[in-house]
Amino acid sequence: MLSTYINVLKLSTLTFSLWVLRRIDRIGRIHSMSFLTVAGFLAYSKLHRVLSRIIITFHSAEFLDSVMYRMGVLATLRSRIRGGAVIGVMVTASHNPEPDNGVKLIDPKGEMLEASWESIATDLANVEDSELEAHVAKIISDNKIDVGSSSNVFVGMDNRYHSPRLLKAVADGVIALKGNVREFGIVTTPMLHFFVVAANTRGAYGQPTEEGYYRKLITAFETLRGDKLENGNYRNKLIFDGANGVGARKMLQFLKRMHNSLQVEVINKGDGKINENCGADHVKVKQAVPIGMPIVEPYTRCVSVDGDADRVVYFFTDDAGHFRLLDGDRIATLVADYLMDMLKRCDLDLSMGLVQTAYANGGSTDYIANTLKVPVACVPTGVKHLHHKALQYDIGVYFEANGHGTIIFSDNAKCLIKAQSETNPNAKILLQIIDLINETVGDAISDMLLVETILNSKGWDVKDWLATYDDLPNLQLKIKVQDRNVITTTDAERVCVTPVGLQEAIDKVVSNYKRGRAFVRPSGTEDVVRVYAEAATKDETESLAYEVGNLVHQLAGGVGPELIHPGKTISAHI
Ligand SMILES: CC(=O)N[C@H]1[C@@H](OP(=O)(O)O)O[C@H](CO)[C@@H](O)[C@@H]1O
Ligand SMILES: [Mg+2]
Repeated sequence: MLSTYINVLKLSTLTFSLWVLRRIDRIGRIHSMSFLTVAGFLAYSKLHRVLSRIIITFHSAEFLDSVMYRMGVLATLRSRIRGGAVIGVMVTASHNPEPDNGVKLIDPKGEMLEASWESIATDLANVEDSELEAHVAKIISDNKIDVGSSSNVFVGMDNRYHSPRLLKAVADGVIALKGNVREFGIVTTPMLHFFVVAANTRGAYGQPTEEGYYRKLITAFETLRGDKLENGNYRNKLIFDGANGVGARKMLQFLKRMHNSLQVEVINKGDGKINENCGADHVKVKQAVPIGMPIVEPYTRCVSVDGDADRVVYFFTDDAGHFRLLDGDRIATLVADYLMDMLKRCDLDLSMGLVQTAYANGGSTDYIANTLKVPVACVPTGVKHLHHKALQYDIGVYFEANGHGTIIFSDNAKCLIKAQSETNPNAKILLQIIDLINETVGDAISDMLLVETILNSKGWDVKDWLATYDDLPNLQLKIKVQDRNVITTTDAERVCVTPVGLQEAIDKVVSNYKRGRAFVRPSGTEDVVRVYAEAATKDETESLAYEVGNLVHQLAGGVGPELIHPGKTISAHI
């Protein structure tokens, strides 16, 4: 069981994510963990010894409590080794179902945990209780950590009903090692990233408070927008699907503080289950509108965010009633196009690159390379890979197709833009754009405000935006196999290395489809193999996806019956 977690632990997210995505009601079987040995370690703090009794009484969730506690310990040590810089710990399971939970760790610059610390975290999360105390002592001595030095940890959580208890466990882990913990309560993941970076830059990035976050983004947005609330085809009105998560709450807070600069109707604001039939993942993967959509005019702009508001996608329904998606690839291309134009207007020669993953639609990649003529790179799934690559450019635009992404500006770029702003009004605008962007991580609300700013400045509605290029029809399937790690990949996950023969079989199938492309990879967050397929038509895409899915089933140890293509059974595997 624990080894499962080792696998899921080595995940690719921007910072370092420990996705303990077991449904809480399914982990009761781990509760044999000894309270006494846990408490033995907890001699670090008498306080926790008391608290741990309370936590341990929640039998069905003590494994998560224990992991959360250990992550609190880890963050405290990490802060010490980084000279007391703030480390963030966010309790959330993001786009996953409400009963799931997990934790994301945020390094001082908002970046991923150093690779060497990923393995420290993995080992710490999985060490036997009886060895926990000695294990922590070894981390301290191996890394020459001064246990008397200061340590600062910020903690936040999404609005899952079990998050407060888990947040408490994280905080207890910090307290156990005599670290300073600051609890931010319910916040979005990108807000916590913002607070961490704001605190570590001593306010240069912004004030590390909720009000400081709203102020920075709203000021930039309203300065950019001015009195021009509508322009050309752009209408100042949109529907915001909050996935019943923290993003809905925070959007409402934004609206309270904004000066009617954007008309937003928030739906799925907490009346249903988090991410259930709503939110960015549902809209992207199911390619369907969320539950609770009001009847709106065709072409009304709609936005969906995920459960911790670090992903955003746009969608609308056309006059024939067809659902149309504007995903992360669309946002990336819109932003890259806008920024290139701004750089020209600013008379600045800065390198810009766009970073995607294999899930990027082939239509978008062609458009970037052939029309926008921006260098485009493909990296493995997970924002930490995208972020890392984006750092290589003066301006790095990175988005996963699912809507997670942001734009990062090098110090050099910022300096040049600032210097240029003395004489060039466009450079002044660009400085506001930088302020509007949450560079620390993908931020659904900040990304949305940026898209709104760009559409307004171009005078575009969703039709104009969609007309920039055509997406190829695409489909993702999930295949259950005995051990998903039998699948290994290379070339940014586009080529399958093992099981031997699978890639050749996929190539053969793909060659029968016009504009066909397909790849398979083990998920990092779920116990499944993911299949992605795209082709010239919807029917061909479905057929290709199912053919490839069955190859995985046959050659990689599929569990249960083979897939039946296509039609009504499709949704069972999506
Ligand atoms: C196809 C897909 O959307 N995969 C997602 C998903 O990872 P998997 O490794 O595919 O389970 O969750 C990650 C964390 O949110 C996200 O970075 C990634 O893009
Ligand atoms: Mg998320």
